[in-house]
Amino acid sequence: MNGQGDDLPIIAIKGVSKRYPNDVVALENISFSLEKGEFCFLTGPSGSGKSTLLRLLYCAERPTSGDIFIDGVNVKTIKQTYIPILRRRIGVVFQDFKLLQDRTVFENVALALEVIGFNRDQIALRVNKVLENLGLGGKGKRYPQELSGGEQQRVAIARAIVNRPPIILADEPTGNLDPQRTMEVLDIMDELNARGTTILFATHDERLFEGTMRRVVRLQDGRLEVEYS
Ligand SMILES: Nc1ncnc2c1ncn2[C@@H]1O[C@H](COP(=O)(O)OP(=O)(O)OP(=O)(O)O)[C@@H](O)[C@H]1O
Repeated sequence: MNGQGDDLPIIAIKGVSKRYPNDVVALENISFSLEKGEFCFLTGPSGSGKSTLLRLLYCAERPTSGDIFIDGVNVKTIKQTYIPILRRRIGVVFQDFKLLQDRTVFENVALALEVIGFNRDQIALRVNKVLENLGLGGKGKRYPQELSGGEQQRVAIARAIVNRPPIILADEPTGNLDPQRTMEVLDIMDELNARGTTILFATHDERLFEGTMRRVVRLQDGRLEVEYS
């Protein structure tokens, strides 16, 4: 994207602080980087700033100070019109799925491709393939409320990955799921990562990464407390 070679971190966060208008300092002087293909957990208690950091990364908010580089591009200085283009490189998955209730599973996933100009045949091919891969073949005509929580989260993951973004940001994606569905989501993320996708997975639940060899970045009151891998 920036033509500066492959050795650049795919995400670089440099001295980032975020202060909300109510004077809450959600993040204070955060710095860390993710290399291409890394799988990193972002943890910390409720209110420690995890969601804020993810929101800054997908440009839903801007940092108060500091810089964020996605593929070498400083998101603080990009024009508003460039944000949708940057967002195509980032798939986002939320705790509450955020599916459109009046659209079918197929339509929810297809939307991500419609907005970037895929034609109907390409959309059908891609959407059906991703639904199949995530164990949702045959559910395309259902509406979200007709599915279990685990299935809805897999639809949300399908929507996030259908345009094959190099980065996935997941904000407590297993927060509403039972242990078995949680494991399914972790397995899907592992598989995406094995295929080269960079993943930043926010969770307060330490059990998700206990005993794994994954890198963990921990926030506490908006500060980066410990970082280990
Ligand atoms: N839009 C906002 N306006 C004002 N304050 C906010 C806003 N969003 C978050 N905050 C505050 O910023 C701090 C960090 O919140 P954030 O949601 O990033 O934490 P979190 O670690 O994701 O928590 P949780 O796990 O509960 O979602 C909290 O004190 C929160 O109340």
